[in-house]
Amino acid sequence: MGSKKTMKDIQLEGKRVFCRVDFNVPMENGKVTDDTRIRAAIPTIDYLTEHGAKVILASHLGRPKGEVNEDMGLTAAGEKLAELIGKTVTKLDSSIGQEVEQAISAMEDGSIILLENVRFHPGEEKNDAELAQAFANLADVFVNDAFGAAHRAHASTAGIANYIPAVSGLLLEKELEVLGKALSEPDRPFTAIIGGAKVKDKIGVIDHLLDKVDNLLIGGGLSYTFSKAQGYSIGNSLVEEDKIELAKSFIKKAKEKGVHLHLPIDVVIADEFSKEAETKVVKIDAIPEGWMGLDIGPETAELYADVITNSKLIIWNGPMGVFEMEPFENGTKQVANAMAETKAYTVIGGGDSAAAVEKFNVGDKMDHISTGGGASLEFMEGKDLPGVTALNDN
Ligand SMILES: Nc1ncnc2c1ncn2[C@@H]1O[C@H](COP(=O)(O)OP(=O)(O)O)[C@@H](O)[C@H]1O
Ligand SMILES: O=C(OP(=O)(O)O)[C@H](O)COP(=O)(O)O
Repeated sequence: MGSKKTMKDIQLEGKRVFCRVDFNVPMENGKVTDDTRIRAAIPTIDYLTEHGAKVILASHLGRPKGEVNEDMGLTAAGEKLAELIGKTVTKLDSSIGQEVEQAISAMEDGSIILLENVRFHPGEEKNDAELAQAFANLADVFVNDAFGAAHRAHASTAGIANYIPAVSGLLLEKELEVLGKALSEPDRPFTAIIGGAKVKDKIGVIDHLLDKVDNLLIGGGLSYTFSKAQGYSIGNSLVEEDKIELAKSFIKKAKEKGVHLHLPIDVVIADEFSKEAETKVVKIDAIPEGWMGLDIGPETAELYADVITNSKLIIWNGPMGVFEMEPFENGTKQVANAMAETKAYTVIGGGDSAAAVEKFNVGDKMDHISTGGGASLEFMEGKDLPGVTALNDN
């Protein structure tokens, strides 16, 4: 991906900076329920204000499909930022137009404005040139700190970079450095743990990781596609029938490459997808008709914990089971605890795995929790991220 200019490389004093952040935070009843992404953007915002920039923050929230949607406004996110940063944050009602231009022309150095949700404009997700130019006209410099949205080629993440100097913020830089270093010069043994439900989304990353890792641990809903590829019955467990051949080819590729591919050896099964379900622990080749696997079993969890303990670098994406329901949380919890205790450098690839380590109170024991689920996956697949590609080269 080459090296990109960062905001440390440029003069910021008195400059109007269009700073794209990812404030796409979970909300309930108009309140922010997890402020991780807001906190993660603060070092960049502090750096900009301390260097005398006029900080114009832009973000999306949810998927409003190009229309104004009051439930997806950024007012609550702005209030949360003001509280966390201890500074005034002036929230505007739109992201382009006269009101915005006037507010920006009245800004003092070191002050902060937060624009309204950029996805209220249909041009944002279309990477519309006119909208990108309108954003660019508001500022002298574009700072992209929205790692979580860096896999999107949108007007405020990529298009704007065609019109004004474009550099990375501190969070984006750190995410790329940690994930990039992990993949390019890993400490070994290097272990990847892949779980979760979205088999299709993770196939690409499994393929790419097989070229890099020493151990690959598979759990969660996607493991049953591998079980079926091994010839086992899986009852009503989650399966992606059209990916079974691919799973077989991964088992073969792992053998050829000398990668230790670990698949579950036992499993917690349930007679229905419910926390009230009847449950049992069985060997992986003994799932009866009508039952479904909802967690890795205790022997598998112990084996995985062992591999984790003996690794030097670990990347984890996707829970080992339906950890949201207590009877099926144990596998994910044991993996999280082993990650917390290992001496290895531990990287969590965003999304539900980040939620899981927080749930089990070990978030602060991880070395790096990525703020991007989809973005970190695409990065680990070796794909270019448009929000990064668009930035100026060093
Ligand atoms: N065996 C399983 N069967 C069905 N769903 C599962 C299973 N194991 C894990 N899941 C579900 O997978 C979801 C997370 O999947 P995914 O979105 O792919 O992970 P991530 O967000 O970490 O990338 C969780 O909600 C979890 O309940
Ligand atoms: O939450 C996000 O993605 P993630 O859940 O994959 O981390 C980002 O803010 C991107 O949002 P989008 O998937 O609606 O483009």
